[in-house]
Amino acid sequence: MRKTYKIAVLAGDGIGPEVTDESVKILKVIGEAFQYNFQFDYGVMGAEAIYETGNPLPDKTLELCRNSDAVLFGAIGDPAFDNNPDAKVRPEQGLLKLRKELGLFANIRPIKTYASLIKKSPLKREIVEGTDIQIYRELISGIYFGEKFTEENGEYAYDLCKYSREEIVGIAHLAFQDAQKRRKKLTLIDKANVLDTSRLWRKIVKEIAPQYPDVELDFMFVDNAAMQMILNPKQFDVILTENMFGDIISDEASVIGGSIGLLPSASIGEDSGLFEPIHGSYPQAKGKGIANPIASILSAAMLLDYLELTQAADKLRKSVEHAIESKYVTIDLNAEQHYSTSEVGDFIADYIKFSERSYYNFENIQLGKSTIV
Ligand SMILES: NC(=O)C1=CN([C@@H]2O[C@H](COP(=O)(O)OP(=O)(O)OC[C@H]3O[C@@H](n4cnc5c(N)ncnc54)[C@H](O)[C@@H]3O)[C@@H](O)[C@H]2O)C=CC1
Ligand SMILES: CC(C)CC(=O)C(=O)O
Ligand SMILES: [Mg+2]
Repeated sequence: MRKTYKIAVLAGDGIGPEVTDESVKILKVIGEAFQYNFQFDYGVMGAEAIYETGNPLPDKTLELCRNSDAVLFGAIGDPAFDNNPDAKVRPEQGLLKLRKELGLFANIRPIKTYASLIKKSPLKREIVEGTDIQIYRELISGIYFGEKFTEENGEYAYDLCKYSREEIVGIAHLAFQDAQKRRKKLTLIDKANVLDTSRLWRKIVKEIAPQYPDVELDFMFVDNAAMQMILNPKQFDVILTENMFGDIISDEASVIGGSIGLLPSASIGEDSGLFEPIHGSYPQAKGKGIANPIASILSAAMLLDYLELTQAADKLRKSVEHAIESKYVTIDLNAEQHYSTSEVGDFIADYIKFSERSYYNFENIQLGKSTIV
């Protein structure tokens, strides 16, 4: 009997449900085309879960994730909380707790460019073309998880940044190993001229480096890295960094490819994997059908890789490339001629459907409308 892959789907808030719907639609098509059984089970999370249960990560949702083979996550966050600094229960707490509970210590964020989108980048063609970076962001420690305090009078607050050896070693090995498979360069981004935690990162990463003699290791302060990312992104191969620096640097890096709506990620733990776009809930776009679903769809491709369904993952990535090269994109990538979130999803789904059936003549298929001429 065929294995059933249990996928927990947490669509979340804002555009989360819209972009996640497209990924689920496509995974269903992949299931049919490649004869995989996927079972999708939905859980609530974020603001949606606070409104429903008072808790941004209900126990039921956490249990669902624990009992699944992988988690497909959309985004959380809502202006009602963003604009209320006094709110004690917040959507983001749900995401941080989920990452911690599942032990998702490594967040992998690939940054690449597409030929037909180069002109969409605000940077010059010669700077952008050929950029291919893999960011390894530590995900369950650092300042986002340290002790927090706000004095009752609201006049004093702190957030502690803490790291331990164990929290650095695992992700460092993953980053070195990936660098070995790529262009063999690893850059640790830190602020070791100021922060003790950054000096700990440098010390430990330097200790590990001799195990990977074929990888060139270098170091860059985060302020300089923010500049270098825009001046010369091609100098980077694999980037390793702590939680907050990785969060910021990767949003900055999204500018290179033309839109944050393109960037997926995989959050990996010892025995769990969660797959999520790098963007947030983009509440201004909620319900308008304008959000780019590709970040979520490419996160689904990373999910397939994680389940070792590599052929399907490659097919999905090629289908996304085909949509982009065919200019079948949302408004963030083409203001003049654009398609809705679900039209882009349909185009990719149809391409997979029809290209897996060799008897159709490709040239004559009008993709996106499911019609064969
Ligand atoms: N992983 C998560 O769930 C994250 C949640 N958030 C939450 O999301 C909410 C909004 O935060 P923002 O700082 O505005 O970040 P955001 O990533 O939601 O949006 C920033 C800008 O990026 C662009 N954008 C984002 N997603 C896009 C898509 N799929 N297609 C096209 N353009 C897209 C839009 O121009 C948008 O104005 C907040 O509540 C925040 O806490 C923020 C980041 C990550
Ligand atoms: C709740 C935030 C830490 C989410 C975020 O910005 C991210 O993971 O990229
Ligand atoms: Mg972020």
